[in-house]
Parts: sequence; C-alpha cells; structure tokens
Amino acid sequence: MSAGAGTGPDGDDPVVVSGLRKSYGPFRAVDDLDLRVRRGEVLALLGPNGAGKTTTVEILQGFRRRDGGRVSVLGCDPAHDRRGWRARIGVVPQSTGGYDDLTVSDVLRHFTALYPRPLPVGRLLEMVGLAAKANVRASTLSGGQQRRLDVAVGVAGDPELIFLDEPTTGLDPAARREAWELVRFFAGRGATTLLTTHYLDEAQALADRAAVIVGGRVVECGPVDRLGAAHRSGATISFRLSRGQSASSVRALFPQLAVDGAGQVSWESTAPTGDLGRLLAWAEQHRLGEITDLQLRRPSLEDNYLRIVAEHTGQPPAADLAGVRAS
Ligand SMILES: Nc1ncnc2c1ncn2[C@@H]1O[C@H](COP(=O)(O)OP(=O)(O)OP(=O)(O)O)[C@@H](O)[C@H]1O
Repeated sequence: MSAGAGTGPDGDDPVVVSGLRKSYGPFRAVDDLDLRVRRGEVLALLGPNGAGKTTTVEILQGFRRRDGGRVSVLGCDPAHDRRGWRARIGVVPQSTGGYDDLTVSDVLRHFTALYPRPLPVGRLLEMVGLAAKANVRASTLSGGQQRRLDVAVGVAGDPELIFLDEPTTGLDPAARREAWELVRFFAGRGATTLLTTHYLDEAQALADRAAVIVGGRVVECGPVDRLGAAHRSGATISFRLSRGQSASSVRALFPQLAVDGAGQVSWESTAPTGDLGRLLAWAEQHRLGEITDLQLRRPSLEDNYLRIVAEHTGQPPAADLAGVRAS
C-alpha cells in the first residue's frame, strides 16, 4: 500500500464529513450528514433506496459538488482535488465494463499507466484470480470475472482508501464469496474501505462498523454487531402451545405476548434470562414436560437495521408486516 497519508486537523481519519448538504432542485438529498471512517477499517454504508448514499459517496470521490458542510478525504477537500490525491483513492463503481476488444491485461496496463505507483499488472491478475484469463478479451468474461476485473481496475493504483459500491450485486453465491475475499485481502493490506451495500450479510461478514443513512443523514453508526443496540429489546422468546392448551395462564406472566393461529406464542423480552426462568417454572407447575419449539432468538443485523429504518421513516419494519402479531 502507498504510504504518506497526511495528518491534519482531523487526525488520522481518512474520511471526515460534517454537516454535509446536497439538494437537487428543491429536494434535499443529503441533509446535515456527519460521518467518520477510521484508518484501516471497513465501514459499511447502509440505507434504503434513495437515502442519499450514492450522492454522499460521489461527493467524497470528488465526482459531485456539495452545497455545504465540511468534507476531508485523506486530508484533502475532494471539491479541490489534486491529481496526487486522486491517485491515493480507488473506486469500484456499481457497474463498469465497456472494455470492448481489449484483453484483460490490456485493460490493466491501461489503468496502471494512470498512476504514479501502480501495482504490477501480473500482481493484480493474481490478486483477483484472473491470471489464467490475462489474454482473454474482457468482454467475454463471465459476470463474476468481470466484477473481479472491475476490482482490479479500482485498486490498480494501490489505494489507501477504496470505495466499493455494491460490489456483489448480480453475482452468484460462489462469486460473492470470492469478492468478499478480495475485500478482506485489501483490508489485510491496511487499506481503508467504504463499502456501500444493500446486503446485510455482506456488511456483517466484512465490515467493522456500519453507518445507516435515512433521509440524507446518518441516523446510526457503530460496530456492526452492536448496531441499534440502544433502541431494542434483548431477544424474542417463542414456543408452541400443545393441542387444546390455553395461553391464558402464561399470558398472566407475560402480558405482552402474542399468539398466532397455529398456537405459536412469542414476545420480545428485555430480560430473557429471567423470562426463561419464569417460563420454565410455569411449565413445571403445569406439568407440561418438554416445551414445544422453545426458542430464544437475538435480533440479527437485518432485524436491527429494519427497526432503525422504520423508526426514522415511520414505516413498520418489514418483519412486523410479515409476522402475525395479534392473539
Ligand atoms: N442527479 C439527480 N437529480 C435529481 N435527483 C437526484 C439525482 N441524483 C439523485 N437524486 C435523488 O436524490 C435522492 C438520493 O439519491 P442517491 O442515489 O444518493 O440514493 P441512494 O441511497 O444511493 O439510493 P440507492 O440505494 O437506490 O442507490 C433520491 O431521491 C434520488 O432520486
């Protein structure tokens, strides 16, 4: 990786954004957005369609002008970027291609020539697993191979900061896993990565932290496994009633529970250990033996994400819409 990131008033953080604003006509697409990406981390940018992710990222890359706010990327303002600054960032956009009749190695020779300290073409080919395709026309590559070439192009200059925009959209499961390995590979080299994705499993697998953008601002930012922790209960407890069994006695213990038409009982518990203890004592008292399908489920990143988005859009989470809540 290239050395020499400057340390300025924002310390060593490669990306520092505060109060960012951008409107399209009367519509405010980015509205007082704050964000920090720390050196060497993978930060996932999450948010529903139209939340303002692409607008923000393109401002950081110097491809769009902002209306207001402060932006520092590798110590520089992207609105006044210099050639040297651009060479230190790598961009893998959502779709590239269009390499026509060039071979894979021609494409990489072309892009590496644009940088002062590029990675050697042979090295790039090996990194992305395309060495065997070096002399093949890029236009004949499969979708997954094409995406790997896109990644190689994006990192040709050995960047300190990599922007990955939905890197695995359209890839089959095996190609997705390979793309993940590439992200890990560059993270392992010390690069900082800003990953935009709609896949929560991808964020979970790759990111150190995640920022959720809703309505043009960051509404939540933190370690992926703690996202939304401040706003949610501990776990969902569920079990199935036996045939002919009534929920009334257990409802006396847990008034918030819901029972669906199939006798599935569930409730959100803020104290799951205590609740489980009381449930087991209830089962013992009623001589129920085994409790059918007893489960304690911690919220997944997806549950937390949907809840955060719901809180900030006023829409119920999709999971609640799908589930049967009434008794
Ligand atoms: N050039 C433009 N002119 C007018 N409106 C735009 C323009 N670019 C984006 N918008 C609007 O700004 C809002 C934010 O768009 P943006 O592409 O930044 O969202 P996003 O979070 O990247 O969405 P997605 O997840 O669908 O890619 C959307 O309502 C979009 O329609």
